Amino acid sequence: MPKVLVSDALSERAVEIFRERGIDVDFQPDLGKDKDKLAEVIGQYDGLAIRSATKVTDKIIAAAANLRVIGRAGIGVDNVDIPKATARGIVVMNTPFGNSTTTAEHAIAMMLSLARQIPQANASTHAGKWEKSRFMGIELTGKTLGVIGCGNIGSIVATRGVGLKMRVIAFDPYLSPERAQQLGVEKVDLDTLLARADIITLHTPLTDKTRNILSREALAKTRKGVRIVNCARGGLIDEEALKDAIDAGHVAGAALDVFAVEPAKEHPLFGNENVICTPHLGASTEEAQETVALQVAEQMADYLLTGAVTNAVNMPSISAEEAPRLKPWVRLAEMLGSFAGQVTESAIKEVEILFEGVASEMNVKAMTSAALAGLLRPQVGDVNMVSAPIMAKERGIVLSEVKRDKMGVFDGYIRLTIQTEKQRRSVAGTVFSDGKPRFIQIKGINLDAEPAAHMLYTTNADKPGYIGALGTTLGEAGVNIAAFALGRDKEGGDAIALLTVDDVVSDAVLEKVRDLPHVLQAKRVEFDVE
Ligand SMILES: NC(=O)C1=CN([C@@H]2O[C@H](COP(=O)(O)OP(=O)(O)OC[C@H]3O[C@@H](n4cnc5c(N)ncnc54)[C@H](O)[C@@H]3O)[C@@H](O)[C@H]2O)C=CC1
Ligand SMILES: O=C(O)C(=O)COP(=O)(O)O
Repeated sequence: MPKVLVSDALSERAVEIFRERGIDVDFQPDLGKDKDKLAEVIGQYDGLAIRSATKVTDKIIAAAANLRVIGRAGIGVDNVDIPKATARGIVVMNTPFGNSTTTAEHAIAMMLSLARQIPQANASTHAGKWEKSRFMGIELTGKTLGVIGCGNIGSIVATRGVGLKMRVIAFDPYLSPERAQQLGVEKVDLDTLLARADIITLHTPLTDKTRNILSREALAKTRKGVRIVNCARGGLIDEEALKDAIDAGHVAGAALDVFAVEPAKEHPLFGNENVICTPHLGASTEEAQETVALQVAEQMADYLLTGAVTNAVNMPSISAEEAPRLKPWVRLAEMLGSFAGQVTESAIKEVEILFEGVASEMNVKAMTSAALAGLLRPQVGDVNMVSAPIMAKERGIVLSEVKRDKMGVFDGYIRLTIQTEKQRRSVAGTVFSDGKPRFIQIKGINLDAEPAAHMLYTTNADKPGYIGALGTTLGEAGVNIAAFALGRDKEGGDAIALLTVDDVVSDAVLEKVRDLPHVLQAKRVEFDVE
């Protein structure tokens, strides 16, 4: 039974779902804050469910020997070392929509609070001061709202802004003009936004490109009296520069839900009368927390129990419906890759994968990832479906995928062709109705072979006596042949043999086979079979 650790304050709904799905779950909502304790225990879990308080660093990942999935009950995954997780084959999932409305509403609440100094006025009134003349606000109607990052949350904020009769401008390089028009916003470049906005609200993820997007220089380009709302990530603003701009009277106020270092127990802006702060509450509504907890638990359970992948940031999706049907094809793809990888010794330059018939109607991304993992494993060792596409890219391998309708006798098949510095190789296979993979073609030569734990692959000139000599050589070496698949392109042409044997083919036996007349090559091929 898979075991999951919930190391953050997720709604109990997640725990219920894991239990309902038959997953063993430990709910320790404060554990994520203790990185040493987390590193100590993480090795025993298959899944880790988190919010923003758990930092999944390379140290945690290195200690997570059995971890297969990290589920973020929320959107931002900047607290997870994704390259490290990917390299270890850990799927990282989030819930990209579950808390977006709630967070957008928080940004609007922060904007209204900032415009009318509601938190300050509230504290003063509770203190019995009745400072009616101290709190002079600004009206939002007709003001310009500048949205930086107009994705899910930014666009909800934008439409709410339009509803408040504000002029909304947005900077987002990936926002299409059609979408901008649909939202009723004007798409502008960053400098224009900085120069025109009365209120700036941030809604980009924190990445190397967006870090410090409101830098000292950017803040200097804003209008005097601008107000800034940040319900995205602390690292998007140069906090020191913001403090200086507020102290200088250039920025009239800021409403911050997020901070460069969290939990923020002390901060240069704390105590500033023009600054409103909340402790990363953007996603904290009953509705959003219930939704993200439920979603993340379902997604993680699906992956752990069926292999279905939803909302992963480092792997193609596989739906729960297609997962069982896809599984044998993914396995076949990995075996085809593995075969090609094992018989290839030089650097791979190109990979072409043809999906025909039923194979072309399935999730080819998953099959491609599996084929690449199988292909690269003999050369690089620790690689899997999650890390393989990135590793292939890093090695400069050019990949092409072709889908084709059924043309031949098989309902569907996959053909993998690789181009190395020296030669071109191809291997094709299908899945039979028993769900088992079969190799149906190697080097364009038809055959029928079931992948097995220990195999011997030879190519030879099609001359009489070779098969007998091969059998005798193996027999004399005490190697028992379990299955013998043969094929040739034409009489007297090129021939191939793929033999299943009971034990590992030793180097000595390989040498003897290579010494036989007419042999062109002989290779040991092994597969992980259940
Ligand atoms: N305070 C809180 O509790 C919460 C904070 N968040 C934060 O909000 C962020 C945004 O969430 P969503 O809107 O759901 O993400 P999203 O991915 O839907 O939208 C992000 C937008 O930023 C844009 N973008 C990316 N790089 C950019 C750049 N260099 N300049 C301008 N725009 C850029 C993208 O094109 C995209 O449209 C999350 O990544 C997360 O960090 C999310 C939920 C709750
Ligand atoms: O979903 C996000 O990106 C958030 O920032 C929400 O964070 P939280 O789950 O409240 O710690």
